[in-house]
Amino acid sequence: MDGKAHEGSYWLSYQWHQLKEQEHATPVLTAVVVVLLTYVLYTIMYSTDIPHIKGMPEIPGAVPMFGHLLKLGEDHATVCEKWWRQYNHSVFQIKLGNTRAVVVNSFDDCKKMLLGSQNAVIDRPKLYTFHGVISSTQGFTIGSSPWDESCKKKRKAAGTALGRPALRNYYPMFDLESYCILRDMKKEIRNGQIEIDIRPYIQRYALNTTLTLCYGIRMDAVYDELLREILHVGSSISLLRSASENLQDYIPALRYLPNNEKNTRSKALRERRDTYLDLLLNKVREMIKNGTDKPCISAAILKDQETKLSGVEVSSICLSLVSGGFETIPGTLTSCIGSLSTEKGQEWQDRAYEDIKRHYPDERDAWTSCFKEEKIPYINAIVKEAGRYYTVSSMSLPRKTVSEVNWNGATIPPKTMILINAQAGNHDIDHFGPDAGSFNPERWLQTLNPPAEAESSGLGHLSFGTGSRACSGQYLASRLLYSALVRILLSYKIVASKESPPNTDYVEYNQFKTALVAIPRQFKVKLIPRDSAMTSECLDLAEQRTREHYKE
Ligand code: HEM
Repeated sequence: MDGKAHEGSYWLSYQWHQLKEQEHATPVLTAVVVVLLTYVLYTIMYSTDIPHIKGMPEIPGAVPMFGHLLKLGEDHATVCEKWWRQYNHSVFQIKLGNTRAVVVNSFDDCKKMLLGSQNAVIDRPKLYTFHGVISSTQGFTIGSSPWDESCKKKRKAAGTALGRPALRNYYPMFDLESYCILRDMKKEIRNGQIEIDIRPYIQRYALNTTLTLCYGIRMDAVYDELLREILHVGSSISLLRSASENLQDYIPALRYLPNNEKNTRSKALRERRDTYLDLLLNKVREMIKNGTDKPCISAAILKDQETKLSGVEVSSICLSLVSGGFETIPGTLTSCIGSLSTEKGQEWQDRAYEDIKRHYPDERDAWTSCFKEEKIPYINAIVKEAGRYYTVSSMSLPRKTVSEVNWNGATIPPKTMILINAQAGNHDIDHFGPDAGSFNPERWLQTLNPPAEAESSGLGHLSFGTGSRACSGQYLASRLLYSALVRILLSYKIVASKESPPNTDYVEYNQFKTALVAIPRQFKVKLIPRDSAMTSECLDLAEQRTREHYKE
């Protein structure tokens, strides 16, 4: 054989070997690709951040990718309340897309989880849309901040500004803001002839209170442009915070869909919110420069060079206070007035009126005491029942475990989402009795004649949460509800409109089930003056007091 022929045969044998090797390699490669694809697909479809928690019941019927999200629909609190009774487990696990969550329903279990394990459930989960997109500029609100050093400082600052001892600093503000509700209602009702929607007055009441606390700024007109912008943007953001509205938080694949409408909307709202928050803070800076600033949280921090809080933390505190109250207070108070305006409610109003008169025979004293002390049992009972029955934050604010929680033998691992179904716990017949599903202020009274409050056994209801991350604004909230109720009930008999009556069902009163905080359906009431001359005198006196205080 010559050399060329030898070379040729070698080359042929080499190619032959290569082909044989490729033949072997192809199935291996294919197998690897298949395994990888299966893994990715399985991860997308079934895996969760936390594996199945052994020993804790799981609701059947989870589907790939969505878990229980589709079954939960728009109204998570009501569906979970039904699952609790259907499967006879008050605490169970579910899958929100790729997130495993433990849902707690009965009153006793909610209390046990929030108080008994308060150190373990001190954290809050981070959510893609709210934390990643909306909050990227002004920082997280306290209620959505994970538990860290910064959150601790912010919670402490808010606690000081909103704690019981601080309330005395706000008396003139309570006086002014509740006076404005009555002043403007009186103008609009034309001596009881015209039926009105009371919510806008209460929205201004709540928002002006927190704006004054944070920035020393208020708006006098109910339909002020900036006031309505803050309310509108805040409500739209609250809609973007619930699980039912935000599938992309739990199904990451959805984030990468082209033309992500959720992200576009979130960014637009973030910009609108940044605009008014910057405007408010710049106004305070300007007032400080001109020496005209009013005592408020942001001025105190801006002036104090020694402060340990950063700019973002100051914005976050103000944002928390503004967003903490502007929907919760109107949601609770408006719905409560709806219940009081019904036929049955007329009796409660009359007894409340009698009780106010019993404590303050002179109406003018009731007007000047209602923002300083909460000592009328019947009004306290109405405030508590309004908070319980209309659980405006039905699923509370989500918590996250920082350490293991042993729950009846099952171990809930760290980093698990805990959902407190406050609506279910607040209507638990095993705790509140067979009429838990009815609005009845008198459940909080030990005797009716005269009204005396029942002994408190600690936590009354779940609407403010409890334990390590309980609502920082609950004392302020109660005082606001109390003062407004005293003044309104003293001045008017409230009667539901026949054409536009309130919906007083504890689920159906809310027109947006997907929002983090309930927005009551619109309704109207007739306000029939009790003693017009006395109301006018109290209004005049309140106007004089506030003019003197604010030196107008
Ligand atoms: C009727 C009125 C209100 C209701 C029903 C309400 C409800 C709640 C709930 C359910 C929580 C979560 C509690 C938990 O996780 O255990 C919370 C937290 C919070 N609330 Fe309220 N709230 C109200 C009024 C206010 C007001 C007026 C403010 C401030 C001016 C406020 C500020 C806060 C803050 C700062 C937190 C976060 C606490 C934390 O995470 O450490 N709230 N609120």
